[in-house]
Amino acid sequence: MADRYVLTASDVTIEYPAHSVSSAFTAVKGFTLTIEPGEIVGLVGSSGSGKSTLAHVASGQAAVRGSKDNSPRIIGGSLDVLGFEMRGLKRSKLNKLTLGVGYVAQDAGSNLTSNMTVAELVAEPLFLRDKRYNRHEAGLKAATLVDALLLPVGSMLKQPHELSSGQRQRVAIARGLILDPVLLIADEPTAGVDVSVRGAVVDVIAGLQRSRGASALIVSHDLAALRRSVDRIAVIHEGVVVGLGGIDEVLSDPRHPYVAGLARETYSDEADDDFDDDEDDEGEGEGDGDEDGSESDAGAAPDRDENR
Ligand SMILES: Nc1ncnc2c1ncn2[C@@H]1O[C@H](COP(=O)(O)OP(=O)(O)OP(=O)(O)O)[C@@H](O)[C@H]1O
Repeated sequence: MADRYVLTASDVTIEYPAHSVSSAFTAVKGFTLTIEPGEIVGLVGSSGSGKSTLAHVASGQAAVRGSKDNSPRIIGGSLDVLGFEMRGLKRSKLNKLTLGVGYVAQDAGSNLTSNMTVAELVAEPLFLRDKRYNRHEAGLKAATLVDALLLPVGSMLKQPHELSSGQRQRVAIARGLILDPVLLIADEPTAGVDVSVRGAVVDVIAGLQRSRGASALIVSHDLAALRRSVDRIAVIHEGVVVGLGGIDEVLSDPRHPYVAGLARETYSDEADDDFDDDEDDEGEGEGDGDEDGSESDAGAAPDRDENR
């Protein structure tokens, strides 16, 4: 049954272990979620609600069996990712797991190796897996992703310090996608990305994954950025799921005060946007990420692509 899903979380509880002066802390409590092949799910919640903890654990970045570090560990329930039980995962299984699971950490854009070019950074995971990977093919794959993520073509030969923080974040996303993961777990992929392209960046992630029948779990506190791309959202509050389903389904029938607040905020923002869009809507709706022209605020300098 578990194989039907790329991820099955059943009543998962995750704890940070006690260390020196601080006692153990339960960051996620009884989390339940399934993700089907080809499905794009948004994980939404306020700061400190447990989103990154879950992403970290589900992507295999957290504690493996026997480790003594302070990383979070599953202490209740079960979490199956691509057929691997993450609770007490053996170190020997990690390599296989991470072949199928791509992970873009929250601050991935600011942790890129500084003396590598964008082309090298994006292609690097291919060579880390296979030193003999065809260089030409790797270059093409990297260029295709860089283009898809709306980065200027000229950025391929640039180093991270020559890019904006939002552009660096998109390089990190391209790195996360280059191995064609069966499941991409992206933690705040649009952090630092210009507001004018946030939705488009999520679209690209969702579109690329869907087109291969692959899935994504996209962590974000920015519901607007997820709005048009995800199939479902899970809303998490203080470590507990308080809403699960299609965005409108969840927001129109809030079962928890946090979701009710989210709904008010979202619908009032959208009402404002609708008003603005009425003035510049004509070029939109192509669905290929080219809607930037209509989104540029007068006087603003969107983080793309006059210089593509
Ligand atoms: N290393 C740690 N040790 C103990 N508690 C931690 C640790 N890291 C995070 N926490 C706590 O776990 C809870 C969940 O944190 P987490 O980073 O998962 O939240 P989040 O929803 O991703 O927040 P944000 O949107 O700000 O990234 C928070 O209360 C946080 O203080």
